[in-house]
Amino acid sequence: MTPAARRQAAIEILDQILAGEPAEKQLTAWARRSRFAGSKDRAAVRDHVFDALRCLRSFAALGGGGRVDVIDHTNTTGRQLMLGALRAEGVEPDTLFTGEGHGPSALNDDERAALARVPELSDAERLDIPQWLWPLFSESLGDGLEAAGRALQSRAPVHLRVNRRHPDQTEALARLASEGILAEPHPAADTALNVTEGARKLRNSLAYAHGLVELQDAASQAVIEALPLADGMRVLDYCAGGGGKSLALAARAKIDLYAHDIAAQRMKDLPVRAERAGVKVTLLEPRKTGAKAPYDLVLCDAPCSGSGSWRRAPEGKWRLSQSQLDTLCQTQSAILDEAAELVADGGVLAYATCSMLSVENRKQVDDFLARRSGWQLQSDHGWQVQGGTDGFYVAVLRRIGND
Ligand SMILES: C[S@@+](CC[C@H](N)C(=O)[O-])C[C@H]1O[C@@H](n2cnc3c(N)ncnc32)[C@H](O)[C@@H]1O
Repeated sequence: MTPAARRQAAIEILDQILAGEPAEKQLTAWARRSRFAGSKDRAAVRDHVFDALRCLRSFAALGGGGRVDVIDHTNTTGRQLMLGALRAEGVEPDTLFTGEGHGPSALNDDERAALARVPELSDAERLDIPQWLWPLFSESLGDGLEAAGRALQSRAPVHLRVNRRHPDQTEALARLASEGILAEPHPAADTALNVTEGARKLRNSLAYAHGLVELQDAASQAVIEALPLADGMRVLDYCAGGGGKSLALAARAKIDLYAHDIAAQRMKDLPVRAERAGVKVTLLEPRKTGAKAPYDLVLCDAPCSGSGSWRRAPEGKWRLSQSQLDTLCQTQSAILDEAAELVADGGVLAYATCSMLSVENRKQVDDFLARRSGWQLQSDHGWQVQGGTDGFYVAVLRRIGND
């Protein structure tokens, strides 16, 4: 495919997404019906689509669209988003919008007139943050606001967790390099690697198949490092989902590990992943956590806005609403209360989110401490995207009495 044809494919996929279709589904459908597209074409089209989703507001404004705050086609089109992308990259649209081959049709007069104007972008538009969220986002990020907004406009790094049950970091690096995957240690966690070359080869690599490494963001690993784990503990991963945190917990100490999720089907791949990693995890039925209680440590990796991982999943940034955020906050506080009941005397309740919003993080912990006695905050820490990881938060609470 020519560069122009890749842009046209991205335009068509973006139009479907603006009409309400999920991005992954549309990319897969396009790849299926475009047998002529090679792996480099598919990667380039994917990048165009995801770049536009990360920068939806600013690309729409630069491309001659109206004010955009959500993913829909009311105020912009795939074509305007791609024109905005070219403008942001400093590429002359006429070089690609020629109407030749399978590329986009040539610019019309209205488009030329729109592109001749220099739009005045507000800070929220320039940094691609939804308008309603801007006050909360600014307050939560503080001095890191500009850098965090910019980081969310860029592609996410690829991080690995070296499985501590297998090789040491040096050996893992060598084995990855022998398969054309180059990586370097990441400072956020002692098990973390940052992939610098060959990321697309990972899923089919032997290092991955044999469980030497897992795909996991460095901050996600750092969350587990922040927990006071010791051999012999009974540990419950209360919101286990796909089990990324469960596997990282099991790799750190010889623990008796239980995994639970309200939506049990989310844990369906966990047994296979645990086997590949050489660890044992006992899956519990939804709400059947009491039979094995109390636990020395309960981790709640709570459902959240996902604001810390919006560069990986940028549709989330535009699909979140104030009422959804309010509901998420209510769920988070309910989860904290449910999980607190399962913690042994002197045990630990750990609360984590992949969010950078204060209402989902420290405020949840402060509210928990205000409504319950017998708990003490031992530590909390937040990671922001501009630090080279996903945005994350973890608080470690210890039970010091009965509430
Ligand atoms: C952030 S995800 C967990 C990600 C997972 N820990 C990982 O590392 O891959 C949050 C999970 O919480 C689950 N969840 C939502 N409400 C819950 C509840 N009341 N009790 C337990 N799990 C819940 C969701 O189904 C979802 O899988």
